[in-house]
Amino acid sequence: MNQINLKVQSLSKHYDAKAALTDVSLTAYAGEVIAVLGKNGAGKTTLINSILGMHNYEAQHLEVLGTQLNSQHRPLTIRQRVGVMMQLGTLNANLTVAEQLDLFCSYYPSGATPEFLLEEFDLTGIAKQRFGKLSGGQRQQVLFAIAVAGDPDLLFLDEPTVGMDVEARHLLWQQIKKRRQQGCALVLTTHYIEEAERLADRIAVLRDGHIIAQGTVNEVIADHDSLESAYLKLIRKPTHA
Ligand SMILES: Nc1ncnc2c1ncn2[C@@H]1O[C@H](COP(=O)(O)OP(=O)(O)OP(=O)(O)O)[C@@H](O)[C@H]1O
Repeated sequence: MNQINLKVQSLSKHYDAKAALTDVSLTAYAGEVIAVLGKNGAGKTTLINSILGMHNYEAQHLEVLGTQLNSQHRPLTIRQRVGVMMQLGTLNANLTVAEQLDLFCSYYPSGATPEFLLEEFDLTGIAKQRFGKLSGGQRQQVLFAIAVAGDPDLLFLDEPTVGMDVEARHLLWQQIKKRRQQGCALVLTTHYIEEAERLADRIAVLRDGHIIAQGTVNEVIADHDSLESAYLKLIRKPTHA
């Protein structure tokens, strides 16, 4: 059995009186991609933010890279091994791509060099452009490069290919596969079901803050034609009172 890089047991999150996540359990193994699917507002980003300790939450058990976390605090030793590519990542718009990479690489004692990231992510041509002047897809590429600057063992990708053209998307898919092969555990959220089907080893479907299905891609597809038809059936199924 592979090493567990993330274990979430019975995690719940409320925003004031509103339940955003209820009793969510999820495990991510080293060398696998787990895709978390769900409609807008299902709780995907809230789940990632909870795991990252960006807000308060309740959990029976939360373990990241072998360390049990009993509070919102994330020790530096853990933060340095976790990469995050969030939606609408806010970076200093005035820094150039090369400066952003210099900055983020400096946070990690070991990890990638800015030169390596520029080359690896095909960013050399825009190295001197200011982040604020990049297209949406180019920003996504830079955000992905930053997310892997520390050579993480656990990587969260929140809708990573939004706004990317076909070539950039393929480049990013290759990078995801490469990280996976190197033993990283990846948690991916996406609204592109074919992207999940292509990349993920396992799928978790969130609906109104509850995990309503979880398993390998084939287990979730079961007797449906595709992951998309299985997914649509799951999220449309009437809830019982
Ligand atoms: N800071 C916040 N304060 C109050 N409610 C919030 C906050 N952030 C999210 N929510 C609510 O929590 C629920 C889950 O939101 P979340 O952003 O996690 O969904 P999501 O699945 O990531 O959606 P999307 O696919 O649109 O990104 C939604 O009902 C949302 O309105």
